[in-house]
Amino acid sequence: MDDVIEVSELRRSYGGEFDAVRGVTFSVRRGELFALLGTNGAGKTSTLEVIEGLAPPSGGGARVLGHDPYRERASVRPRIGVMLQQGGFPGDLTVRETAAMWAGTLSAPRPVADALEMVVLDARADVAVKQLSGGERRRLDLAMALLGRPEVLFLDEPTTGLDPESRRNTWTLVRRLLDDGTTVLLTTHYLDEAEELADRLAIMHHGRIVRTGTVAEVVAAQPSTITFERDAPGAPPLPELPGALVVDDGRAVTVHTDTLQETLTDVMLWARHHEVVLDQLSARTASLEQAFLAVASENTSELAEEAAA
Ligand SMILES: Nc1ncnc2c1ncn2[C@@H]1O[C@H](COP(=O)(O)OP(=O)(O)OP(=O)(O)O)[C@@H](O)[C@H]1O
Repeated sequence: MDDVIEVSELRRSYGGEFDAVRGVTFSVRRGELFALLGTNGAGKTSTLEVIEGLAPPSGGGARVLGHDPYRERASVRPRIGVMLQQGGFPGDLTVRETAAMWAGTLSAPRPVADALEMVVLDARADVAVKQLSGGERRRLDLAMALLGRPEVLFLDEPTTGLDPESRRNTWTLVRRLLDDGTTVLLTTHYLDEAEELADRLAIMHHGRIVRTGTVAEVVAAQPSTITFERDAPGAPPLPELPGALVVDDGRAVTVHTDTLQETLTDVMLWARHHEVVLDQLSARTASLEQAFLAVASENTSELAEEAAA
Protein backbone atom coordinates (compact mmCIF):
# COMPACT_ATOMS: atom_id res chain seq x y z
CA MET A 1 0.00 0.00 0.00
CA ASP A 2 1.12 3.46 -0.91
CA ASP A 3 0.98 5.68 2.20
CA VAL A 4 0.64 9.32 1.17
CA ILE A 5 0.47 10.65 4.73
CA GLU A 6 2.41 9.07 7.58
CA VAL A 7 2.08 10.44 11.08
CA SER A 8 4.26 8.91 13.75
CA GLU A 9 4.16 9.57 17.50
CA LEU A 10 3.29 13.19 16.71
CA ARG A 11 3.30 15.59 19.63
CA ARG A 12 2.49 19.27 19.77
CA SER A 13 2.63 21.52 22.78
CA TYR A 14 1.86 25.20 23.13
CA GLY A 15 4.27 27.36 25.11
CA GLY A 16 6.20 24.21 26.07
CA GLU A 17 3.57 23.51 28.74
CA PHE A 18 0.23 22.46 27.32
CA ASP A 19 0.30 19.19 25.34
CA ALA A 20 -2.45 19.52 22.72
CA VAL A 21 -1.30 16.42 20.78
CA ARG A 22 0.20 13.57 22.81
CA GLY A 23 1.70 10.95 20.49
CA VAL A 24 -0.58 10.41 17.51
CA THR A 25 0.16 7.75 14.87
CA PHE A 26 -1.79 6.99 11.69
CA SER A 27 -1.33 6.74 7.95
CA VAL A 28 -3.47 7.58 4.94
CA ARG A 29 -3.24 5.58 1.71
CA ARG A 30 -3.38 7.04 -1.79
CA GLY A 31 -6.95 7.68 -2.94
CA GLU A 32 -8.39 7.14 0.53
CA LEU A 33 -10.45 9.50 2.69
CA PHE A 34 -9.34 9.43 6.31
CA ALA A 35 -11.53 11.30 8.81
CA LEU A 36 -10.17 12.74 12.03
CA LEU A 37 -12.99 13.05 14.55
CA GLY A 38 -12.96 14.23 18.12
CA THR A 39 -14.43 16.33 20.87
CA ASN A 40 -13.87 20.11 20.91
CA GLY A 41 -10.25 20.82 21.72
CA ALA A 42 -9.23 17.18 21.10
CA GLY A 43 -6.26 18.32 19.00
CA LYS A 44 -7.51 17.74 15.44
CA THR A 45 -6.56 21.17 14.07
CA SER A 46 -3.25 21.11 15.98
CA THR A 47 -2.48 17.76 14.29
CA LEU A 48 -3.64 18.92 10.88
CA GLU A 49 -1.50 22.06 11.00
CA VAL A 50 1.66 20.00 11.45
CA ILE A 51 0.76 17.67 8.58
CA GLU A 52 -0.04 20.67 6.38
CA GLY A 53 3.43 22.06 7.15
CA LEU A 54 2.09 25.15 8.92
CA ALA A 55 3.80 24.32 12.24
CA PRO A 56 6.67 22.10 13.39
CA PRO A 57 5.93 19.15 15.69
CA SER A 58 7.17 19.22 19.29
CA GLY A 59 7.96 15.51 18.99
CA GLY A 60 7.57 12.65 16.51
CA GLY A 61 6.78 13.68 12.98
CA ALA A 62 4.76 13.60 9.80
CA ARG A 63 5.59 12.83 6.17
CA VAL A 64 3.47 13.87 3.25
CA LEU A 65 4.20 12.43 -0.21
CA GLY A 66 7.51 11.22 1.23
CA HIS A 67 8.63 14.64 2.51
CA ASP A 68 8.77 16.50 5.81
CA PRO A 69 5.91 18.98 5.26
CA TYR A 70 7.48 21.72 7.42
CA ARG A 71 11.15 21.52 6.47
CA GLU A 72 10.54 20.57 2.85
CA ARG A 73 7.53 22.81 2.41
CA ALA A 74 8.58 23.90 -1.08
CA SER A 75 8.38 20.28 -2.31
CA VAL A 76 5.07 19.54 -0.62
CA ARG A 77 3.11 22.80 -0.94
CA PRO A 78 2.45 22.68 -4.73
CA ARG A 79 1.00 19.16 -4.41
CA ILE A 80 -1.46 19.75 -1.57
CA GLY A 81 -4.66 21.77 -1.17
CA VAL A 82 -5.61 23.17 2.21
CA MET A 83 -9.08 24.28 3.21
CA LEU A 84 -8.68 25.99 6.54
CA GLN A 85 -11.48 26.60 9.06
CA GLN A 86 -11.46 30.28 8.02
CA GLY A 87 -10.00 31.33 4.69
CA GLY A 88 -9.87 35.05 5.57
CA PHE A 89 -9.84 36.51 2.05
CA PRO A 90 -10.21 40.29 1.50
CA GLY A 91 -13.91 41.19 1.37
CA ASP A 92 -13.81 43.84 -1.36
CA LEU A 93 -12.65 41.61 -4.22
CA THR A 94 -15.20 39.59 -6.16
CA VAL A 95 -15.27 35.81 -5.98
CA ARG A 96 -13.67 35.56 -9.45
CA GLU A 97 -10.95 38.13 -8.62
CA THR A 98 -10.14 36.36 -5.36
CA ALA A 99 -9.80 33.00 -7.10
CA ALA A 100 -7.79 34.54 -9.97
CA MET A 101 -5.43 36.20 -7.49
CA TRP A 102 -4.83 32.89 -5.73
CA ALA A 103 -4.48 31.04 -9.05
CA GLY A 104 -1.73 33.55 -9.96
CA THR A 105 0.43 32.14 -7.16
CA LEU A 106 0.15 28.52 -8.41
CA SER A 107 2.25 26.86 -11.11
CA ALA A 108 -0.44 24.83 -12.94
CA PRO A 109 -3.81 26.00 -11.65
CA ARG A 110 -7.20 24.71 -12.70
CA PRO A 111 -9.15 27.35 -14.70
CA VAL A 112 -10.88 29.65 -12.20
CA ALA A 113 -14.27 29.07 -13.87
CA ASP A 114 -13.87 25.28 -13.40
CA ALA A 115 -13.03 25.61 -9.71
CA LEU A 116 -16.04 27.89 -9.11
CA GLU A 117 -18.32 25.52 -11.02
CA MET A 118 -17.11 22.55 -8.95
CA VAL A 119 -18.37 24.22 -5.76
CA VAL A 120 -21.49 25.67 -7.47
CA LEU A 121 -20.33 29.29 -7.07
CA ASP A 122 -20.19 30.12 -10.79
CA ALA A 123 -23.41 32.17 -10.58
CA ARG A 124 -21.85 34.23 -7.75
CA ALA A 125 -18.53 34.94 -9.53
CA ASP A 126 -19.07 38.71 -9.72
CA VAL A 127 -20.27 39.19 -6.15
CA ALA A 128 -17.92 40.75 -3.58
CA VAL A 129 -16.63 38.20 -1.06
CA LYS A 130 -18.03 40.26 1.83
CA GLN A 131 -21.53 39.82 0.38
CA LEU A 132 -21.36 36.03 0.40
CA SER A 133 -23.34 34.02 2.93
CA GLY A 134 -21.41 31.91 5.46
CA GLY A 135 -22.06 28.74 3.44
CA GLU A 136 -20.94 30.40 0.20
CA ARG A 137 -17.71 31.54 1.84
CA ARG A 138 -17.07 27.97 2.93
CA ARG A 139 -17.54 26.85 -0.68
CA LEU A 140 -15.14 29.58 -1.85
CA ASP A 141 -12.58 28.24 0.68
CA LEU A 142 -13.03 24.81 -0.92
CA ALA A 143 -12.64 26.21 -4.46
CA MET A 144 -9.35 27.82 -3.41
CA ALA A 145 -8.09 24.50 -2.04
CA LEU A 146 -8.98 22.83 -5.35
CA LEU A 147 -7.37 25.43 -7.64
CA GLY A 148 -3.95 23.78 -7.59
CA ARG A 149 -5.29 20.31 -8.61
CA PRO A 150 -3.98 18.88 -5.33
CA GLU A 151 -2.92 15.25 -4.95
CA VAL A 152 -3.66 15.55 -1.24
CA LEU A 153 -6.56 17.61 0.04
CA PHE A 154 -6.97 18.76 3.65
CA LEU A 155 -10.54 19.62 4.60
CA ASP A 156 -11.00 21.15 8.06
CA GLU A 157 -14.74 21.06 8.83
CA PRO A 158 -15.65 21.72 5.17
CA THR A 159 -19.44 21.65 5.51
CA THR A 160 -19.91 23.70 8.67
CA GLY A 161 -22.64 26.28 7.96
CA LEU A 162 -23.74 24.66 4.70
CA ASP A 163 -27.41 23.95 4.04
CA PRO A 164 -28.38 20.29 3.44
CA GLU A 165 -28.30 20.59 -0.35
CA SER A 166 -24.87 22.25 -0.38
CA ARG A 167 -23.55 19.58 2.02
CA ARG A 168 -24.77 16.85 -0.36
CA ASN A 169 -23.17 18.69 -3.31
CA THR A 170 -19.89 18.91 -1.40
CA TRP A 171 -20.04 15.17 -0.59
CA THR A 172 -20.63 14.37 -4.27
CA LEU A 173 -17.68 16.56 -5.23
CA VAL A 174 -15.41 14.94 -2.62
CA ARG A 175 -16.40 11.46 -3.89
CA ARG A 176 -15.57 12.55 -7.45
CA LEU A 177 -12.14 13.78 -6.32
CA LEU A 178 -11.53 10.46 -4.53
CA ASP A 179 -12.51 8.56 -7.67
CA ASP A 180 -9.92 10.61 -9.55
CA GLY A 181 -7.26 9.45 -7.06
CA THR A 182 -7.10 12.44 -4.69
CA THR A 183 -6.20 11.57 -1.11
CA VAL A 184 -8.29 13.41 1.50
CA LEU A 185 -7.74 14.09 5.19
CA LEU A 186 -10.99 15.41 6.67
CA THR A 187 -11.93 16.74 10.07
CA THR A 188 -15.61 17.04 10.87
CA HIS A 189 -18.07 17.21 13.74
CA TYR A 190 -20.76 15.66 11.54
CA LEU A 191 -20.71 11.93 12.15
CA ASP A 192 -23.04 11.30 9.20
CA GLU A 193 -20.41 13.00 7.03
CA ALA A 194 -17.75 10.58 8.27
CA GLU A 195 -20.13 7.63 7.81
CA GLU A 196 -20.86 8.77 4.28
CA LEU A 197 -17.32 9.52 3.12
CA ALA A 198 -14.64 7.93 5.29
CA ASP A 199 -12.73 4.81 4.24
CA ARG A 200 -11.12 4.86 7.67
CA LEU A 201 -11.27 7.20 10.64
CA ALA A 202 -9.72 8.00 13.99
CA ILE A 203 -11.46 9.44 17.03
CA MET A 204 -9.26 11.81 19.06
CA HIS A 205 -9.82 12.80 22.66
CA HIS A 206 -7.52 14.92 24.84
CA GLY A 207 -4.69 14.78 22.32
CA ARG A 208 -4.75 11.02 21.70
CA ILE A 209 -6.32 8.64 19.20
CA VAL A 210 -8.70 6.46 21.18
CA ARG A 211 -10.35 4.50 18.33
CA THR A 212 -9.38 3.87 14.74
CA GLY A 213 -10.48 1.70 11.84
CA THR A 214 -13.27 1.61 9.28
CA VAL A 215 -16.69 2.91 10.39
CA ALA A 216 -17.83 -0.73 10.71
CA GLU A 217 -14.80 -1.65 12.85
CA VAL A 218 -15.22 1.33 15.17
CA VAL A 219 -18.96 0.70 15.53
CA ALA A 220 -18.44 -3.05 16.08
CA ALA A 221 -16.64 -2.26 19.35
CA GLN A 222 -19.96 -0.89 20.65
CA PRO A 223 -22.81 -3.11 21.90
CA SER A 224 -26.09 -3.38 19.98
CA THR A 225 -29.36 -2.49 21.73
CA ILE A 226 -32.77 -4.11 22.06
CA THR A 227 -35.53 -1.99 23.61
CA PHE A 228 -39.19 -2.56 24.41
CA GLU A 229 -41.78 -1.20 26.80
CA ARG A 230 -42.03 -2.87 30.15
CA ASP A 231 -44.88 -5.31 30.46
CA ALA A 232 -47.66 -5.03 33.05
CA PRO A 233 -46.70 -5.82 36.67
CA GLY A 234 -46.77 -9.54 37.34
CA ALA A 235 -45.36 -10.45 33.92
CA PRO A 236 -42.75 -13.23 34.00
CA PRO A 237 -39.18 -12.03 34.56
CA LEU A 238 -36.83 -11.88 31.59
CA PRO A 239 -34.77 -15.02 30.99
CA GLU A 240 -31.01 -15.25 31.54
CA LEU A 241 -29.39 -13.40 28.63
CA PRO A 242 -25.74 -14.52 28.57
CA GLY A 243 -23.28 -11.67 28.07
CA ALA A 244 -26.03 -9.02 27.89
CA LEU A 245 -26.60 -6.04 30.17
CA VAL A 246 -30.27 -5.42 31.00
CA VAL A 247 -31.40 -1.96 32.13
CA ASP A 248 -35.00 -1.71 33.34
CA ASP A 249 -36.08 1.85 34.25
CA GLY A 250 -39.59 0.80 35.21
CA ARG A 251 -41.10 1.97 31.90
CA ALA A 252 -38.79 0.54 29.26
CA VAL A 253 -36.30 -2.31 29.11
CA THR A 254 -33.00 -1.80 27.30
CA VAL A 255 -30.73 -4.77 26.61
CA HIS A 256 -27.12 -4.08 25.55
CA THR A 257 -25.47 -7.01 23.79
CA ASP A 258 -22.45 -7.90 21.66
CA THR A 259 -24.37 -10.81 20.12
CA LEU A 260 -27.55 -9.17 18.84
CA GLN A 261 -28.96 -12.15 16.92
CA GLU A 262 -28.57 -14.64 19.78
CA THR A 263 -29.91 -12.26 22.44
CA LEU A 264 -32.85 -11.21 20.29
CA THR A 265 -33.71 -14.87 19.64
CA ASP A 266 -33.68 -15.55 23.42
CA VAL A 267 -35.98 -12.56 24.04
CA MET A 268 -38.41 -13.54 21.26
CA LEU A 269 -38.59 -17.20 22.38
CA TRP A 270 -39.25 -16.04 25.95
CA ALA A 271 -42.01 -13.66 24.76
CA ARG A 272 -43.67 -16.33 22.66
CA HIS A 273 -43.47 -18.92 25.44
CA HIS A 274 -45.10 -16.56 27.97
CA GLU A 275 -47.37 -14.86 25.43
CA VAL A 276 -45.86 -11.48 26.31
CA VAL A 277 -46.47 -8.61 23.87
CA LEU A 278 -43.36 -6.46 23.47
CA ASP A 279 -44.63 -2.96 22.67
CA GLN A 280 -42.34 -0.55 20.78
CA LEU A 281 -39.85 -3.37 20.18
CA SER A 282 -36.67 -2.26 18.41
CA ALA A 283 -33.32 -3.93 17.83
CA ARG A 284 -30.42 -2.06 16.31
CA THR A 285 -26.68 -2.17 15.92
CA ALA A 286 -24.72 0.76 17.34
CA SER A 287 -24.21 3.95 15.34
CA LEU A 288 -20.99 5.91 14.96
CA GLU A 289 -22.60 8.54 17.20
CA GLN A 290 -22.97 6.00 20.03
CA ALA A 291 -19.37 4.87 19.55
CA PHE A 292 -18.23 8.51 19.64
CA LEU A 293 -20.19 9.36 22.79
CA ALA A 294 -19.07 6.19 24.57
CA VAL A 295 -15.43 6.79 23.75
CA ALA A 296 -15.61 10.41 24.91
CA SER A 297 -17.22 9.52 28.24
CA GLU A 298 -14.96 6.47 28.87
CA ASN A 299 -11.89 8.56 28.46
CA THR A 300 -13.25 11.47 30.44
CA SER A 301 -13.67 9.17 33.44
CA GLU A 302 -10.21 7.67 32.89
CA LEU A 303 -8.68 11.15 32.86
CA ALA A 304 -10.62 12.12 35.98
CA GLU A 305 -9.28 8.98 37.71
CA GLU A 306 -5.74 9.80 36.51
CA ALA A 307 -6.06 13.36 37.88
CA ALA A 308 -7.45 12.10 41.21
CA ALA A 309 -4.66 9.48 41.62
N1 LIG B 1 -2.24 28.76 19.63
C1 LIG B 1 -2.61 28.09 20.71
N2 LIG B 1 -2.08 28.36 21.91
C2 LIG B 1 -2.41 27.68 23.04
N3 LIG B 1 -3.31 26.65 23.04
C3 LIG B 1 -3.87 26.32 21.87
C4 LIG B 1 -3.56 27.03 20.65
N4 LIG B 1 -4.28 26.45 19.64
C5 LIG B 1 -5.01 25.47 20.21
N5 LIG B 1 -4.76 25.39 21.54
C6 LIG B 1 -5.35 24.43 22.48
O1 LIG B 1 -5.00 23.12 22.05
C7 LIG B 1 -6.08 22.23 22.23
C8 LIG B 1 -6.43 21.56 20.93
O2 LIG B 1 -6.97 22.52 20.05
P1 LIG B 1 -7.36 22.17 18.56
O3 LIG B 1 -7.83 23.45 17.91
O4 LIG B 1 -6.25 21.44 17.91
O5 LIG B 1 -8.59 21.18 18.79
P2 LIG B 1 -9.69 20.66 17.77
O6 LIG B 1 -9.80 19.21 17.99
O7 LIG B 1 -9.38 21.13 16.39
O8 LIG B 1 -10.97 21.40 18.35
P3 LIG B 1 -12.35 21.89 17.65
O9 LIG B 1 -13.11 20.66 17.34
O10 LIG B 1 -12.97 22.67 18.76
O11 LIG B 1 -11.99 22.72 16.45
C9 LIG B 1 -7.20 23.05 22.84
O12 LIG B 1 -7.20 22.88 24.23
C10 LIG B 1 -6.85 24.48 22.47
O13 LIG B 1 -7.35 25.38 23.43
